[in-house]
Amino acid sequence: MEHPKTYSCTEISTPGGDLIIEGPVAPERLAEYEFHAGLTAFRVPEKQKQAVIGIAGLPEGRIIIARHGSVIAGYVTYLYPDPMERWAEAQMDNLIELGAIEVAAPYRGGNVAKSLLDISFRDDAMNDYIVISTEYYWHWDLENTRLSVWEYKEVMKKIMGSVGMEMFATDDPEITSHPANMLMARIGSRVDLDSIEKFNEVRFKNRFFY
Ligand SMILES: CC(=O)SCCNC(=O)CCNC(=O)[C@H](O)C(C)(C)COP(=O)(O)OP(=O)(O)OC[C@H]1O[C@@H](n2cnc3c(N)ncnc32)[C@H](O)[C@@H]1OP(=O)(O)O
Repeated sequence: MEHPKTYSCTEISTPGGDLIIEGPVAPERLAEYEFHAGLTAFRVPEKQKQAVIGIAGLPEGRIIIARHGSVIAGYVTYLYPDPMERWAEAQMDNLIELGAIEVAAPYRGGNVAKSLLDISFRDDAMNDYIVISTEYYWHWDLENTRLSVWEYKEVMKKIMGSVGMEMFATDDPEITSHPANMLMARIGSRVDLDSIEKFNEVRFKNRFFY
């Protein structure tokens, strides 16, 4: 499968200042920028920057960033699921995962997350994919937001829902290990029925029990 990537950008005002929301961004450009010190949800900022550069260089990888000058204040990643996860087992070349979305605290509450998703899905090529997102509450910033897991879950549903991602049922043990965890997905308008069927099969491995 080809993975054409079409760049888009926009500018928004946030509590922390004006930001450019843009992408997909090439690895060489990402290397020139600095990761904001507040981007710590998944890894320490420098490590996450290297991971993001790696993803941008993958054929299917996409990185959309929120940038204040040369500082990356937020980002979202898309790539094939980890081979260790069940989502990779179906070996679907049109299934990609929104792996991480993060906005540094000073820029939160200014529609940055929603804008990152908006720019992502402005690329019509996204309609060729099933885009999944596995939401685990242990990645959420419960401490700083002071939200309960249930409130945070609603926020994530709202953010992901802004681009048509919906909750899908699954028997994946990591997701079912806590009721706040969830699988969300968006099935692009050009995804064929066979792929949808495969996705349905991979969501339930113990269908006998359902
Ligand atoms: C697959 C994964 O990556 S799961 C992990 C998700 N990432 C994290 O939890 C990392 C830490 N958290 C963050 O980086 C940020 O808080 C994010 C990404 C969750 C949200 O980023 P923001 O830029 O603040 O979100 P944004 O401003 O676009 O908000 C979208 C909506 O959610 C609401 N919202 C966002 N944060 C909050 C909050 N703390 N409390 C209440 N509502 C909130 C907004 O009010 C807005 O609602 P509206 O559409 O009705 O106006």
